[in-house]
Amino acid sequence: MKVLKFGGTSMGSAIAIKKVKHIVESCHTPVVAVVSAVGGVTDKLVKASELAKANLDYSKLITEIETLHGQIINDLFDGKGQAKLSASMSDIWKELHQVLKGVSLTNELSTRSYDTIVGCGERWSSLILSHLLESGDLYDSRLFIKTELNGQGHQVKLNETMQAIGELKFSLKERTVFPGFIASNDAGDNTTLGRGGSDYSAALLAAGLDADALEIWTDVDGFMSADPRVIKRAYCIEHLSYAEAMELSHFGAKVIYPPTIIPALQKQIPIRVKNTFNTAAPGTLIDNQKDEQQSVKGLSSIRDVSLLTLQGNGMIGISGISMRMFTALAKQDINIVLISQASSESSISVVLASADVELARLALIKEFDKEISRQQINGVSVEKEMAVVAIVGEGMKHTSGVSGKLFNDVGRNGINIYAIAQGASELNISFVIHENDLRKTLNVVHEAFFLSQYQAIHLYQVGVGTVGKNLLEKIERQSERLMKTEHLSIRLAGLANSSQMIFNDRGLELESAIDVLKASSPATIDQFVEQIIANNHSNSVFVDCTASGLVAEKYQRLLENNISVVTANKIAGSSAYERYDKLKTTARKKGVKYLFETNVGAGLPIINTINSMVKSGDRILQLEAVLSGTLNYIVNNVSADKPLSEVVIEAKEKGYSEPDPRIDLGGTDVLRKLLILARESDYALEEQHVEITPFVPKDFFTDESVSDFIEHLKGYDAQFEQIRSEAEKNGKVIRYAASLKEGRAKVGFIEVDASHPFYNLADSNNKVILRSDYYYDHPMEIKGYGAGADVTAAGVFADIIKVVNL
Ligand SMILES: NC(=O)C1=CN([C@@H]2O[C@H](COP(=O)(O)OP(=O)(O)OC[C@H]3O[C@@H](n4cnc5c(N)ncnc54)[C@H](OP(=O)(O)O)[C@@H]3O)[C@@H](O)[C@H]2O)C=CC1
Ligand SMILES: N[C@@H](CC=O)C(=O)O
Repeated sequence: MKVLKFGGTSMGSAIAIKKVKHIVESCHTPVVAVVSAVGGVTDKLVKASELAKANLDYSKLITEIETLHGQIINDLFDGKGQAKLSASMSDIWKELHQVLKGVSLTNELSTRSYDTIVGCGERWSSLILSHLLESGDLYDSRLFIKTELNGQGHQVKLNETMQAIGELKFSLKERTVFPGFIASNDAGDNTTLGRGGSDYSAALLAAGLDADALEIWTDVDGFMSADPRVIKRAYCIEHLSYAEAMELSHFGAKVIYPPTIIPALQKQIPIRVKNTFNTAAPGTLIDNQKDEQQSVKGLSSIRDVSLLTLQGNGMIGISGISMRMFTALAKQDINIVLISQASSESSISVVLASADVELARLALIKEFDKEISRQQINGVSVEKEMAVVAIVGEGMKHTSGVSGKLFNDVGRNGINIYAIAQGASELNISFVIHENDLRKTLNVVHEAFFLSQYQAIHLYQVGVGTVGKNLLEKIERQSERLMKTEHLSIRLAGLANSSQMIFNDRGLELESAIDVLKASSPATIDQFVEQIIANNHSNSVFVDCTASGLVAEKYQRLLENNISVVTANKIAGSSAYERYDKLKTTARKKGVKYLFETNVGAGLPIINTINSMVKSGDRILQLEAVLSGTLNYIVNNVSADKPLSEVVIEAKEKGYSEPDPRIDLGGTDVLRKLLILARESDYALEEQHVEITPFVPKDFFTDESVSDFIEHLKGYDAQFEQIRSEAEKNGKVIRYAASLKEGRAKVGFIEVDASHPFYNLADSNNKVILRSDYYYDHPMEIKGYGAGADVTAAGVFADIIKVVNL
């Protein structure tokens, strides 16, 4: 035998009820169907009872309920059927009208009257279903489910109820219908089992009848791994243990009424949560099996809560404080969601519904009045607008690293935790955060534990020129591979150039993003950055593909807001050492990344190599390098037939030069690179410490525009060719090199012969020679293309991936 419970939406319309009929009649075993009221009816009845008590007009609500039922009956039955059913229902209508009238006349709403009023919905809906089913017998749950008063609510008298239901076991026919929610007490008065109580009715019937299964039919596919309204990629959990389901239900997953699980657990009856409107979905199975594979099964949250803390050094070692605290709260009937106490005993924090917090605060101030006046207790502090997030799973038991992973990921994303609670059962880790961080926290935790095979990066890119455009093309081409091999999903959440910006939380279309950007309205870099911060997405990465000082100025604010920065722009790393150092320190403190591998040698792993050497305790003692792709291309390509000014244009067209090639030709680009390499090698080098000879004499840098500059450069073509050909005659080549040795930092020309490691350095290649403690006589050499959109964008791409994979 199976017990099937259908909720309010499953009973919410004629179409839905037909589905219910089909589900019940498709069962090949005897079925007990337990039904909730037609969706929305119980709320209306509650409201009507309140209006009646206040002697206000409730008739409109009752008419609405009548119309709703009338419509359903019309749609489901022919004339004869309608007449029969309406006759059966009329007694309940009469009873409802009488009770409401009584309440309205006396202005008194007794528990008995209230339960009679709100329980009418299930009586009507069960009548409808029993009439609709082929041979469906209707039973009145009030005759079997017995309650007694406990505090302010009704509590089921388990033994009596089980016995009464058990006696039915052998007399039930193939299909029977019971109204959920309603019960009665020993005096025969109507009672109810509390909101959501129909689930409980079904569980009691399942236990009393020793059913083989309990199915809860609702309007969702089952227990979801997280709230699907917040987490787009939440998925239905296939299996939960009873304990896990109970924890998740208590923690806000409103799929099943928590007490439901207990009778099923006691009789070891499997529960399956199914969707009436998607019967093909397997739903969630709840039984006593534990999953060894998955440590965390679900993620739940509660909002609209406040954190209330009782604090004071006078609490330390004093017994009875917590007893008094909780008694004072219990006296006010305040429900506590979470408790956290520091082992020093100097504070106890509780989380409770925000609606209760003022009452709770006053109750505690009253209770601890004396201690507060003696300053043994500082007082009662309240943090409002909080939320509680809980991860749930039996597999956490004795599994190390779960909380480490949880808090590492949450912290890395800049989410502040106010309090933590973990039961010794290790079934649940709960923590308190600000409500504003809830969406981000759920995303971070969901990705960490449930979608660890896919980590999402939210990318915000500034700059869509030579490097930026190439980067977008690469991401587009590689996104499928990244999903497969790196388990990484890169979402371009925002894109900007010097005057426009666009955003899309779910990810902009990479193919059309630049066109969309160019058609968008004006915006500033400040607006772009503030929007990124406001978005507060998990794993946010800001990517700078500009050469702008204004953009570089934003890194500090971004890092402070837990947004990683990946940059091809050398300005921040090569301006004052203090600024460079502050950026690195902030990134470290905030647990985010500040990566700039492409600042030197484009895609070559130069900074990474130096970082690894320094980390392993090696010291960089000397550094010699050719660091400009543009300038190396120039010295390799200028000839008697091809003057300098022409090759400069070529280098720009090939994407080697800076947006303003004067930065290359003045030596500034190489100077910046040397400063960055020195700093990464642990030397606090400043610009003024570097001796620099520009590639083109200073006199050529007076023009306003790049085109004027190139025009004037023609005046230097002959002189440059002479320097180059002179070296050639001597069997040498000229190179524009940087060095850091014996305390001297230099940037300028050198002439080298065939024996020199820089002699064979073709095209736009760069080369870095590092001498260190461990690599002295045979230095470390890194060589390859040092400029160009392809290699640079590849380097930026690698840094982006490193943000999450480091
Ligand atoms: N080319 C190479 O080989 C290498 C380049 N790099 C670095 O890559 C960076 C980009 O170079 P490249 O792609 O050639 O440059 P481009 O000139 O081709 O593109 C620059 C982009 O930055 C945007 N931009 C400029 N100023 C601002 C601003 N204030 N706010 C927002 N966006 C702005 C531009 O927007 P708009 O179109 O509106 O002007 C444009 O989209 C540079 O820092 C360079 O040093 C690093 C290593 C190698
Ligand atoms: N303009 C630079 C590009 C890389 O940083 C160069 O030519 O090397």
